[in-house]
Amino acid sequence: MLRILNLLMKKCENTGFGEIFTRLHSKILKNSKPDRLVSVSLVEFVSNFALSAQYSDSQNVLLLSNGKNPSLVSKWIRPDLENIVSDYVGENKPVKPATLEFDFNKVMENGVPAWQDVVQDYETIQNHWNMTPELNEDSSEVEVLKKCEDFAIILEKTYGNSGSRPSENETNTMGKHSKGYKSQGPRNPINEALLHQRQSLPIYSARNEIIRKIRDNRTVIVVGETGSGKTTQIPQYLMEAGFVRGFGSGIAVTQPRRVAATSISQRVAEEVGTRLGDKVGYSIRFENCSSKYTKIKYLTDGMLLREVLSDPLLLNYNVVILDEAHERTLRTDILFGLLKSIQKQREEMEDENNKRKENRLSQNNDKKTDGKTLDLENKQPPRITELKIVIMSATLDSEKFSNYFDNAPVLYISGRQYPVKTLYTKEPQSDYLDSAHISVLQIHLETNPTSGDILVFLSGQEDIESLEKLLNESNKNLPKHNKILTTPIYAALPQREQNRVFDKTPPNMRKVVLATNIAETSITIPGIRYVVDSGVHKSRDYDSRIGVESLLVQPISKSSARQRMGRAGRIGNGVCYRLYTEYDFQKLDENEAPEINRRQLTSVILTLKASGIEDILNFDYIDAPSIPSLKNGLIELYSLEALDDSGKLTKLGEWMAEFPLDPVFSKVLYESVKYKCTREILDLVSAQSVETLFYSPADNRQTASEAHKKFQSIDGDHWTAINLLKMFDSYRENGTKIIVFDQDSEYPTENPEYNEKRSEETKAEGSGQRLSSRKEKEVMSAGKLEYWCRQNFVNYKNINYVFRVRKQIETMLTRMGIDVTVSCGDDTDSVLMCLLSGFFYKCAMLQPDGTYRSLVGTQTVHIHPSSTMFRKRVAAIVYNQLVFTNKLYAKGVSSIQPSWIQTAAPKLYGNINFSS
Ligand SMILES: Nc1ncnc2c1ncn2[C@@H]1O[C@H](COP(=O)(O)OP(=O)(O)OP(=O)(O)O)[C@@H](O)[C@H]1O
Repeated sequence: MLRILNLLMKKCENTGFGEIFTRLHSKILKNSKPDRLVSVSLVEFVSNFALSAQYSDSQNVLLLSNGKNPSLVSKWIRPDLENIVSDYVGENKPVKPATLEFDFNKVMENGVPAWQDVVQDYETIQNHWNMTPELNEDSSEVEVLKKCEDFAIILEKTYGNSGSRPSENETNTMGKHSKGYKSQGPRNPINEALLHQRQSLPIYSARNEIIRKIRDNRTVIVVGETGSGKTTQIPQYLMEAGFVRGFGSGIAVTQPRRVAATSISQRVAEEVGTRLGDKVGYSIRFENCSSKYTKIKYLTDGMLLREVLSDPLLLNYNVVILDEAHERTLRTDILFGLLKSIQKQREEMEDENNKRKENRLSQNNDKKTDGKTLDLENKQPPRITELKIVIMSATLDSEKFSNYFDNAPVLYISGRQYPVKTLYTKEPQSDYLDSAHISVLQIHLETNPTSGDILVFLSGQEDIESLEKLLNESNKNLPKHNKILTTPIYAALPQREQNRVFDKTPPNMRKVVLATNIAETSITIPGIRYVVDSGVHKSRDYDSRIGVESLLVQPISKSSARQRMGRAGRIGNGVCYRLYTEYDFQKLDENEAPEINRRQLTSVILTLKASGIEDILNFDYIDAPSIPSLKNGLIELYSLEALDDSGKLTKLGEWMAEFPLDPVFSKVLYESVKYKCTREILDLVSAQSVETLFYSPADNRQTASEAHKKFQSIDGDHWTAINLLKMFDSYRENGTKIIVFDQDSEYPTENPEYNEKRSEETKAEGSGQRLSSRKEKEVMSAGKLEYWCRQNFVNYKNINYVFRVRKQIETMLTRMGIDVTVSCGDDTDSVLMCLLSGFFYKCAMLQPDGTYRSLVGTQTVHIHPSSTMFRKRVAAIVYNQLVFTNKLYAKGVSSIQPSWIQTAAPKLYGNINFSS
């Protein structure tokens, strides 16, 4: 404290503040130790002072105000604290208004690194606090101390050291002059090259303008060319400008896709020079890589929606950035309305708080005049600050968004870092896969292999696997030093596999990334110079009339085409090959219809209800969904018993909303307790997280089908999946165990060669010493497990992923007090009846012609050839989903007793007797 005061005293000489700091300093020196509340007020007073300085960073001078000066920053000084401080100093003389000019350029000398060094050192101090329990007793005290320290260090480094950057030695030994804290291990230093890259992005010249606009407005819309730097830079600018204060994550940046959230946060952590999960982190379903020290958190829109449930005013954040807003995902659309309402509530609460403070202050003044002691016990309400909302995209209808957000200003960022040339085909192509194959080979053979990698956009996993096969065939004829390395990326691929697209291309190879629209926005795949755009994607549609959701291959929109093109030209000049004519491009829709108008709304309605929005029909939608869609969603939730007769959330509904799963799965998990089959239902629900667990290569279908027989259940696909997981688990548990090590990962590495080698090494070295310094895991050899999967034509990557998801759900259920080991053995009926308690909507009855008719929507349904129930005739079926290709197919099918349906959903089916 003395150190801070000393600094402030010197810096504020001849100002009203200099005076007060001098008085405080001498009083503390005279040993009149302030009591706890006074000292908290003191540090908070000083910290507010520090904050006011930080907040005016784009002014080129730091304006320090004592609250009486009607400057921009005056609101940051709290008059009540000033009174407590004056009281302590012993003079009621008001402090003179003061402004003090600092040369801001000097603070920012050498740009970001000067701050980063400070922040890095600061993390050492934070770690110390974290490890010192007595200091954690009063977190608010710790928080204000932190702010003071922060500012003092900045001042000291900027001015106390003649304005020069502290040497490496000095930064590492910060502990010496800050309460003896010692540095906690190595840091991630700022990479000069990255800094240079940051400064050469088009957005850099707009930095101050962006900060100013966001500071002066509650909501700002930012439209900037793909690759200009919106996603990676704006959160950093805001952090540097002091929009983040204290503990908690200050800036949330939503992404429609998991891979974007993880890869961008990794990049930004590198730019900031911090470990991922510390200052910069991410949060996606089943994976949280952030801490209470995280200031910038990239998260999927679904995760932010979930956070609203536990933190209805999102008080963890000062800024929420909704990136790629043009995508209009269902969850982002709901967030628009929720955030608008949260912003208003926080504004009202902030006003209310300010009024209360003024009242308290005048009451305290009255008491002082009466000669009574100050009411220091008076509890202060929690500090509510305004919520800034930033909407970002490269291709967005800015007028529509501005109108929706009460005429929010729109900031246009011009410029792209590198140009991208666009080429079209002369004629429409009849087979886009064939065209993509030829285009990739042409690029590969006609350009220098080191000129850059290729990214191909296709519609889905099947397309990707087909093209991968074609390219691997062609690869055989390519020279040894000029091969192609294909790397797929699609949603159903486990996260780890997806991340392989970011790996460096090995020498003498060219990487060809085969992607769905998962790689269309936000992400930068290093090395990509060429984009091949098939012009199609798989789009989900919901027909509310018949209640059927379908997934169809359809042409993309112009906005998607631009995003795809934008993936080239991020590291140098790029080329985009569109496998369609320019005429066809002109005919594309500008944007795809918002998801809210073409998706089932059950899950979203449940979230809205759980976050306190009762009137679903009149919610502030940017584009309202159709009444039949809303009605269907409400009816389904009512039938699931998540809503009561008056449309209010039931206890079961609250329970279901807590799970990051589709409501039907949460319901089934809940019912598993009643049916005494939690273990089996856990398998069943986890298995739904991947598209398929088995594979059947075209050239070996017969052998694969023979191998699959041992898992197959006559009851259908659900029990087949359960059988597989049980057998895999039992092999894993009971097979020969070896010890493997993986320093970086929670999980054993999936590379069998590595595993075998590591275990050999361990045996050879007499493992004792090595064990202590490594993470140990006792598991079945990954190599053997992979071999087992190969033998049985089981997708090894997918089954591993299913077990990871299973573990997560298991942890959540255990936390809720549910015994996850309860098993029904091989009582197939119990499991299927339990499944029906959530899936009663997805049933169909056998028709005389051998087809099935869905109970909801009364559609003719065929069992998909991939199902174990294909060509089987049973009285009734339950299915996971309906897919429309040339006809309507049911996928993931099991056989059920018709009488079970009515028992599962009496609210929906009343007294209908399905057995007759
Ligand atoms: N992982 C990375 N590796 C290399 N360069 C990167 C990486 N991530 C970002 N960059 C660089 O930063 C630039 C800006 O990326 P950023 O994602 O912030 O742009 P953006 O304006 O948000 O683009 P988009 O609208 O496409 O999401 C990229 O063009 C690229 O040059």
